[in-house]
Amino acid sequence: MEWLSENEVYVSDKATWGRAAHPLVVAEETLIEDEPAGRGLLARRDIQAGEALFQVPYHLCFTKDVAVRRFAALGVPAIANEEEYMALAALLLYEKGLVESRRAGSANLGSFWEPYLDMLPSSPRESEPTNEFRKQSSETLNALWLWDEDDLEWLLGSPTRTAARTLRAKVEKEYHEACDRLYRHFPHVFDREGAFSLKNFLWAFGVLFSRAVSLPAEDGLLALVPYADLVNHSPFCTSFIDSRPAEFPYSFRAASSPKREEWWQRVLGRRGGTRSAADGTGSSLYRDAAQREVVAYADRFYDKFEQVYVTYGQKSNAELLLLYGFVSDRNPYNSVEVCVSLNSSGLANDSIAERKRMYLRACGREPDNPECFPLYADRYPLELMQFLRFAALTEEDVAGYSDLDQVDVTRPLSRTNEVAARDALIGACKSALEAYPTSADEDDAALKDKSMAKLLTRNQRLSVRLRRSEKRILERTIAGVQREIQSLKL
Ligand SMILES: C[S@@+](CC[C@H](N)C(=O)[O-])C[C@H]1O[C@@H](n2cnc3c(N)ncnc32)[C@H](O)[C@@H]1O
Repeated sequence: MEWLSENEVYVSDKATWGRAAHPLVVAEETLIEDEPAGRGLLARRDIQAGEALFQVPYHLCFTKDVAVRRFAALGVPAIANEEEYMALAALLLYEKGLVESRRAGSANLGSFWEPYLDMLPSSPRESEPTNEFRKQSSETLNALWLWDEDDLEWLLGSPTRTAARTLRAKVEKEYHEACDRLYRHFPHVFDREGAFSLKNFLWAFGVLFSRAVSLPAEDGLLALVPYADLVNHSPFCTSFIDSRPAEFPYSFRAASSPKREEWWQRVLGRRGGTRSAADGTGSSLYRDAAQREVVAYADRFYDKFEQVYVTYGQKSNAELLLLYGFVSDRNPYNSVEVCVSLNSSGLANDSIAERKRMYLRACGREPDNPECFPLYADRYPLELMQFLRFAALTEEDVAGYSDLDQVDVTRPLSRTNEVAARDALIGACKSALEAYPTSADEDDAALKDKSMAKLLTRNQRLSVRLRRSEKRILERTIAGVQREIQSLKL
């Protein structure tokens, strides 16, 4: 908090002239749905709907712009060509490396962001795994894509397990490509044995996936925002983090070039050193940025001591677990992927099967590959039904059409086709359910039985909750589609 106020984040509990006291306090351990959610922000007093929850000056954030200036000053202007995630990861790793080498006795000044870096979660499994389910959370990254294979076994049957492996493989590939493209050319900046090891790179992406925000008012600019990244997620909240022109003047601003210069020299870790042209602090973009701040507004009234939330987006439990390491039992945006193909449930064993295959190929789709769609607790996408109607077409349905693209599958064609399409969906849901080694009721029982639940590690509990939520959607879809078949009036 001290670092924040020194750097002009208004966190004072005292009102000043024209400015109310800051409405939030940091809670070190919060519980959400009876599970540990790490730190969070609580209302220090009643908060009105529409009130700004916090304002963080733009110059404290990690953005690509800062990374470009930071690395240009180190003689690596090529960071400008990197994607935002790569540039931010490099900045995080470099700054973290400075802190660690200083602590190990090196003469550098450490990092301007040291207090912020110190509160970021560490790599998974640096601390001993614990069976005690209330322990852990804010100190360790727990995103699914960073879980080890033993823990992933608990998601056997879930499509989310494959998603986790795919994401991890993708980030590892990014690392090796970054080594070839950039890191190995500047070994004095990117120490691959130390700060820029694969393990640290995974940590940096874990931090970015779970804490970086995309600011709508900046065309989706990616930013790590100290303090704002202490707010937890609620799927029922509509507040989101964004930026705006600074409401109160920061002393670090366009008009104050000595201040700006002083700050930038601190970021560069120089003791009153000289500025090089490559620092680029005079650029117009940088001056503009200095006058902006990151904010979120309360979407409702909060009582004193209530936890305040923002939304991380309308995400399914699989996405929440994958990127953030938690699930929500009451998530209205929960979904599970179901995959169907021409071959599934014997849909393509008809006389026009070859025509369907050719048509799909002409549309740029591989007919033997499954098409995957999200199922929600109360609905499924129209595109799924269109695909199934197409797959279930019979010779009778297409009689009179010279080409399959003349058949309009956006509407029901016949009762037989509607029933066949729905039967195929039921079949796909049943096979998805069969892929799990346990039923939703068994998962439920495991969670309700307190002595059994105590034997589970946190990741095992999260797995069981995710599996159960996916199976419940599949079961509901089957029941709903069966009702639809009964009420078909064509
Ligand atoms: C942006 S940070 C929020 C601050 C974080 N709790 C901390 O201690 O620093 C995102 C992380 O907070 C936790 N989190 C956020 N919302 C949560 C929720 N609804 N339930 C459980 N954990 C949550 C997860 O660990 C997630 O990766």
